[in-house]
Formats: sequence, structure tokens, C-alpha cells
Amino acid sequence: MSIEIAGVGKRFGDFVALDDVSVSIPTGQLTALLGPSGGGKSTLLRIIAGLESADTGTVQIEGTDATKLPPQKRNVGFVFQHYAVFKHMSVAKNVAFGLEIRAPGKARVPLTAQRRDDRTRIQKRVEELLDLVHLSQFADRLPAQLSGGQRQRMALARALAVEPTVLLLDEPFGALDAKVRKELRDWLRRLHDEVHVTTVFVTHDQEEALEVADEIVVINEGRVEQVGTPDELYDEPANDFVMGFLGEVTTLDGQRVRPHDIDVETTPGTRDAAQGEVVRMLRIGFAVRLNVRTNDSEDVVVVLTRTHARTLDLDVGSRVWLSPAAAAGARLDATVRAV
Ligand SMILES: Nc1ncnc2c1ncn2[C@@H]1O[C@H](COP(=O)(O)OP(=O)(O)OP(=O)(O)O)[C@@H](O)[C@H]1O
Repeated sequence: MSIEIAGVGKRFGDFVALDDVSVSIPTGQLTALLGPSGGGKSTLLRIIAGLESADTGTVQIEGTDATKLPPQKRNVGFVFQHYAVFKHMSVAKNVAFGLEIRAPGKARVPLTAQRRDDRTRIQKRVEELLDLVHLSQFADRLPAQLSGGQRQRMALARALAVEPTVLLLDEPFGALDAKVRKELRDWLRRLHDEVHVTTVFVTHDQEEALEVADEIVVINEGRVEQVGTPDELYDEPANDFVMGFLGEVTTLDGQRVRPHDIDVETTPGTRDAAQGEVVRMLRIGFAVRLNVRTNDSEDVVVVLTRTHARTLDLDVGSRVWLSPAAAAGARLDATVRAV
């Protein structure tokens, strides 16, 4: 395990931001800390980075107890939503910064062979990094001459420059528009597949976490609700909160199911289906969303493809029979919830 968080608690005055959090984050994976605003994700990330100290518990990074280590001794790279850049320095200089301050004897020694070697090495590394984040052609620009997405890529190159053991990203694409966000998240996934550095990123966007992460840690009200792969969380949510947070949920025959995990028929099926009437029908892109009122007065939301809706010749007023799809993933029935 790359990062072991054990029994971490954090209060701000009377407010409990983290309550006895224990999580293991595997080496080389992309892990998302996912949850609603104010749940404690950033606080946990900042504790891993050493920017905040835990009141209780320990943090180990690659087998070393980092609980009391200052941030610069933890070998972590950090990228925030609003990234602090050196505005007067070129993109290449921004990326080189961390490498230059690490180069030995920088200020004291004149231009010796050692320093020349360092310079060549740094220049080569910066070129590699800019190539990795697809910014080679912008090396000489100032940060202000980059788009928001390009700036965040520069921030990632800078964080990766010092070859961190762990890369920590706090809503790195949060301030960008939806389309750029989507592009960057695909890009982050590809980048991670290339460099394999253990990466932890904070997001409140479930789609982002489901698409990008190898593993997701769901955090709510200072506690870990569930840890698992995107499939595990989506198909086998541990509780109501996780099920509702990771996708839309509706109720059919007292069971909580995903709206696209409902079979729709226009004749009474052989199975024990709930009969109802389509009261609303909305087309959203390739999907059709139905509101069905059942004979038992349940309001059920159903999502199906446009082609399927057309095949069934559905419209407002159609009579339909609904049953949970046989292969449906997530389902939590009312009795389990009550227990
Ligand atoms: N320095 C601080 N002083 C007081 N309260 C704080 C401080 N930092 C965080 N908090 C509180 O702790 C709680 C958790 O904050 P945190 O930033 O970890 O949440 P989050 O899950 O990252 O939310 P968001 O997605 O909105 O960033 C919040 O209620 C926040 O107001």
C-alpha cells in the first residue's frame, strides 16, 4: 500500500471535519476521494500532503510514518483548483522551478561543469514533461497566455517534475467548463496510464470519479462510506447514501433501483410486473426518460434508449408493465435499509 491512513480525526473548533478515518490507498493507482461539498475530502488530502495536521491517527506514505513530517519531506506533488503560478516566468521556467531549487550548489558555484550538467539535465526533463502534457509548443509563453485547461496541465507537469511518490490533486479541473473538464479527465487517465504515479484526486463529481478512477473512496460528513472500484460502488453500494450519490435512484415495488435497470413492457409479462401509465415523457439526447404512475400510486422514473422507446411505441398515456431488469446491478430493498 502506498498511503495508509489510520484512525485520522480532525476538528475545526467544535466541528468534526474527519471522524476516525482509515483508508489504504494502493501504489500506482488513481484513487478518487468523492463526496458532497463539506464532507472532508480536501481536509483528508491536505493531511496526506502535510498542509494540515491530524488531531488523531497516523499517515504512512510508502512505509514511512509521515504523520509529523513537513510537506517538503513527504515527496508529494500537489495541484489545486486555482493553481498558483509564477506569472512572470515562462511555462518552461514554471515547470523547471522545482528542479532548479533542488539542484545542488545553485547560487554559490559559478558556471562549473557540474552546474552545466544540471542545467542540461533540467532542460531535458522539462522538455520531456512538456511533451507528456502536450504543451511543448507553449514552452516560451507566459501562463497568462494559456487557456485554463493548459494551465492545469502545466501545473501537473510542475508537480510531476520532482518525481513525487504521490501526486495529490484537489479538484484540479473544478474551475473549468464542462467540455474542457471532460477532455482533461480523459487526458489525466491516459497520463496516469503512462506514468503510473500513485495519484489521489478530490472531486465532488461522481461521473468524473466513475470515469477516471481505479478506486473510489466515498466520504460524507467526515466518514468513509465505502471504498471500491467504480463498478463495485455502482453495482453494490453499501448503503442508501452511496447508491444515491453515484447515480440516479427510483423506487419500484418498494425497492430502490436505477432508472435504466427497469424492464418496460407494453403487455402483461409473465413476471410479477407493476402496471402503470406513462404520465410524462422527455427526450434527452439518445435517452428517453419516463415518469410512470403505477396502479399502486408509486411514481417511478424509467430511462431507456430512444430506439427502445420507439420500438415499444411509447407515448404519454401508454400502459406499461415495469419490473426490475434481471441483470440489474444496484438494488437496495426497503427491509435491508431498515435493518
Ligand atoms: N481551516 C478551517 N477552519 C474551519 N473549518 C474548516 C477549515 N477547513 C475546512 N473546514 C470545514 O471542514 C469541513 C470539511 O471541509 P473540506 O474542505 O474538507 O470539505 P470538502 O469535502 O473538500 O468540500 P468541497 O468539495 O466543498 O471542497 C467543511 O465544513 C469546512 O467548512
